[in-house]
Amino acid sequence: MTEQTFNYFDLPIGESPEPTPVSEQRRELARELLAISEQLVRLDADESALADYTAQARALREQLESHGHRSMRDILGRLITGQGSRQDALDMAEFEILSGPASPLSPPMTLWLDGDTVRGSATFGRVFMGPPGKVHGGVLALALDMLMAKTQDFVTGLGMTGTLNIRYLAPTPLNTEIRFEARLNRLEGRKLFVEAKVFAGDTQTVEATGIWVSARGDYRLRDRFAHLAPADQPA
Ligand SMILES: CCCCCCCC/C=C\CCCCCCCC(=O)SCCNC(=O)CCNC(=O)[C@H](O)C(C)(C)COP(=O)(O)OP(=O)(O)OC[C@H]1O[C@@H](n2cnc3c(N)ncnc32)[C@H](O)[C@@H]1OP(=O)(O)O
Repeated sequence: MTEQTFNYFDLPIGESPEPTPVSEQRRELARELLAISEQLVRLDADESALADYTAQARALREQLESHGHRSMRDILGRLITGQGSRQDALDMAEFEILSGPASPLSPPMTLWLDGDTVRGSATFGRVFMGPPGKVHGGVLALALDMLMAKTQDFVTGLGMTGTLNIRYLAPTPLNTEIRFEARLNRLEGRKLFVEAKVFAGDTQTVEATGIWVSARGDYRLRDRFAHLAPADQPA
């Protein structure tokens, strides 16, 4: 059986392929590291206990440093020519801030397509705090950026965030499941217009609009999303 290969431009945004054994373990390590960060916030430990933990953390860091890193340039080179391995695709996808399951900066936040809607879910712990007991507004902006970028799964083309407008309607609580949804509004040449909402329970806490700009060429709807007729191409 030939190994499945992966193409950079066909990777779903904010989702990862099935983990390899290496990836399973990286994810577990990331979860432990985030859990450690959670413990550090206002930890009620004395100076000598903290000095001991610092020495243990330093020893772990030094062990990790002895391994080196896989080359981003080589991984991207293989993926761009459609020759990426599953591990290459995982190396690209699973360290994304907030949404990458192997990122220690991920609560984790999960992203998925539900028909014509991009959905997301995350529970933010105390490391993500802004106002007391509430999620930092900048973290929500980041979460929205990850979420809204995924509307590019509906189209051909890939680009960066051009504009992100955010209106905070109500504080968003920590340690509560937060739900996100985004929709494609319209396409206009190289620009993708997107809108999004954030909910805590039944309360909408944030609304956002954004524009993504394709790196090269106009955005086009993929065949299976042709019904999302863009304003500049009347059906
Ligand atoms: C060969 C190998 C390739 C491999 C890689 C492939 C590409 C991969 C690309 C992406 C992958 C995703 C990576 C993850 C990203 C995570 C999310 C982020 O953190 S993104 C970082 C934050 N965002 C920035 O740093 C953007 C900085 N800005 C720029 O780089 C430029 O301004 C850019 C690319 C956005 C536009 O520059 P222009 O020179 O390409 O295009 P112009 O001609 O200026 O504009 C084209 C159209 O877009 C509008 N436009 C330009 N900038 C806009 C903006 N900021 N907001 C809204 N519209 C904008 C213009 O008005 C124009 O519209 P009209 O055609 O006239 O209707």
